[in-house]
Amino acid sequence: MQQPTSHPIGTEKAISIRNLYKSFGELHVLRGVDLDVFKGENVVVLGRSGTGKSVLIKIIAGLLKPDQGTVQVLNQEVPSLSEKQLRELRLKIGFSFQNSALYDSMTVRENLEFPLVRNVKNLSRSEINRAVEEVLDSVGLSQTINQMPSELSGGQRKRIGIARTLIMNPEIMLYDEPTAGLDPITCMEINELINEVRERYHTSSIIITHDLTCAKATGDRLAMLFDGQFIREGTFEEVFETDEERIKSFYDYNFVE
Ligand SMILES: Nc1ncnc2c1ncn2[C@@H]1O[C@H](COP(=O)(O)OP(=O)(O)OP(=O)(O)O)[C@@H](O)[C@H]1O
Repeated sequence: MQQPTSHPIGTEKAISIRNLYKSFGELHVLRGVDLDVFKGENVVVLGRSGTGKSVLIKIIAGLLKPDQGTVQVLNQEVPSLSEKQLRELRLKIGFSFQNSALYDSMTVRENLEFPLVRNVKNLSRSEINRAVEEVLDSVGLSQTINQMPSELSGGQRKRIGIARTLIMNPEIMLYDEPTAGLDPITCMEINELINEVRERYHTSSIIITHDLTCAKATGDRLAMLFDGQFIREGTFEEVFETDEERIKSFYDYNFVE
């Protein structure tokens, strides 16, 4: 199995979260979360369904406001940012969300151009073409440039979705269940792509997954969220070499190889 490549991980933090709380009415989802992601690092967030993994990345992206705590992303305190500052910060964050669908009525080329043309003014046609060709090459799908999303496989659509975020040269990537619904070989290819993206774009990433093969293949560090807090953190082996019942049962239910 592919392991995360030996990539230099910085000492500077891309994301730093302290004492984060978030409730929805009586539902106390995050209860004192601390998390750091260093520059160039892939951090996998694990946890059972409904433990608040998506809420955590929505708070990081400024899509949800926390009740308490500090959330620093690229040295900016996210909950204090204005809408304009948030929009600027989000340009540096690539989102690969489960529902980040492509526009069905646009070709692959048009889908990829869309964020670039909307967010970067005064680009020439040849600069746009070059950017599209470069990201398609990065995800290994140059041949699909004139295809419609409906003509692509699930794995290809996922790759184009990732390419669409890469076109903005993000510093941070947030992957929410990147391998959900894909067959094992396509999962392995997406895991490799996540590692290649890090190599090529020097991104710092959070990868939310239930898929322990994905966690093992992509994570420099894993963090296990349980009952609103991180209960264990470390490499794959460090996290799972334990007699802790909650972690053992998570492993037994989720590891398929
Ligand atoms: N905007 C919201 N309003 C009310 N409740 C919410 C909201 N967003 C999330 N929740 C609740 O917070 C809890 C955590 O949701 P979240 O989507 O973060 O879970 P998750 O760990 O990502 O789960 P899964 O692995 O199933 O995607 C759930 O009980 C969910 O119903």
